[in-house]
Amino acid sequence: MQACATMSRVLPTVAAVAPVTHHPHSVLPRHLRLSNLPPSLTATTHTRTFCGRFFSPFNFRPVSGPEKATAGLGGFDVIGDGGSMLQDAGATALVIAGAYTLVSTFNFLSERKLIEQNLSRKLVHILSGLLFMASWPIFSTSGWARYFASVVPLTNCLRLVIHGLSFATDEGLIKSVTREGRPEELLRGPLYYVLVLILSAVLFWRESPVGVISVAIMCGGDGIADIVGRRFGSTKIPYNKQKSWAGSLSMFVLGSLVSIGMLYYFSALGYFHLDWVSTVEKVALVSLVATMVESLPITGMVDDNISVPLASMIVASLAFGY
Ligand SMILES: Nc1ccn([C@@H]2O[C@H](COP(=O)(O)OP(=O)(O)OP(=O)(O)O)[C@@H](O)[C@H]2O)c(=O)n1
Ligand SMILES: C/C(=C\CO)CCC[C@H](C)CCC[C@H](C)CCCC(C)C
Repeated sequence: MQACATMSRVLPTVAAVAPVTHHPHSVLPRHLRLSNLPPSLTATTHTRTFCGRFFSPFNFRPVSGPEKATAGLGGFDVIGDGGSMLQDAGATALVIAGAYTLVSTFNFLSERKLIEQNLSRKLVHILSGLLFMASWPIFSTSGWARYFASVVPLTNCLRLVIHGLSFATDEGLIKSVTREGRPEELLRGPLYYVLVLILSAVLFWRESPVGVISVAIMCGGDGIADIVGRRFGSTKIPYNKQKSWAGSLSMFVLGSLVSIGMLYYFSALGYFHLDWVSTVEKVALVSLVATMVESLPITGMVDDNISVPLASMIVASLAFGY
């Protein structure tokens, strides 16, 4: 307790900002449930502790003492489970509304020729996943929060399937997210995209840099490659004349920068603390491999929205020890 007292006295904010979510069916003894993260992510000795006063960036009240830290479903005591369920339900509804608003906004802009249709689609590609990830901190620290959050891409998955199979028609959606305006296009790139978001939220959530990096590279990296490549990609890649050095270079750079930016965002909110020198090196490696995979002439067999995040998840899992 002395260490905890010291920690909370010296670093009351830092000592309290590391929200954890232990898995509801954890078989670990109680005292080990306070952290889901491997030591490599808590390398710096004075940044993480699970004692002293606990706060979550968006929870309603602090709790104190390690005995409280595993109360409820999450790593923190919330105002009863009803409080976190209400918070998560509200957050889910808000983000679903945000998704609908984003797609409708870009449809409005492209319909009025205020923005070129393909650029509109790419901006939806870039912004949807990044804004979805950015919304994760408004969900509670309950063990169910990740599943509530995954309802957002799941809702859009159903929307894409319904309109992709032409059970209903949503011209705005089709124009906003398809290349040629055909409903069946919704069942490929866009559908794989939202499935990746579901996987990242459920498998990795706010606890691991792997999901954050994979979504950041799929959205920021792959998205910018198209925008830059179409405009400046005169020098084509020798083994794939459909892709260019400019597109691939922009994917590597922006994929790395957006990943680091999103990791900083979650670190600043206390979700994990990273050794930044090694993290930048690992992110660059992940982005390089993802860029190389994206440049391969395999789009006809495997969509970029599958190959890029899958390659990122594999390399990031190996690099970060997950
Ligand atoms: N490394 C890259 C990636 C893309 N592009 C340019 O962007 C266009 C579209 O890229 P592509 O990866 O095929 O688009 P998708 O990711 O498949 O997206 P969508 O199918 O939604 O267009 C390519 O034809 C090319 O002009 C490029 O020059 N270099
Ligand atoms: C054009 C796209 C992929 C093809 O490469 C992106 C499709 C986007 C989906 C139609 C909508 C996805 C919405 C997100 C799951 C949630 C975004 C929430 C945020 C607050 C805007």
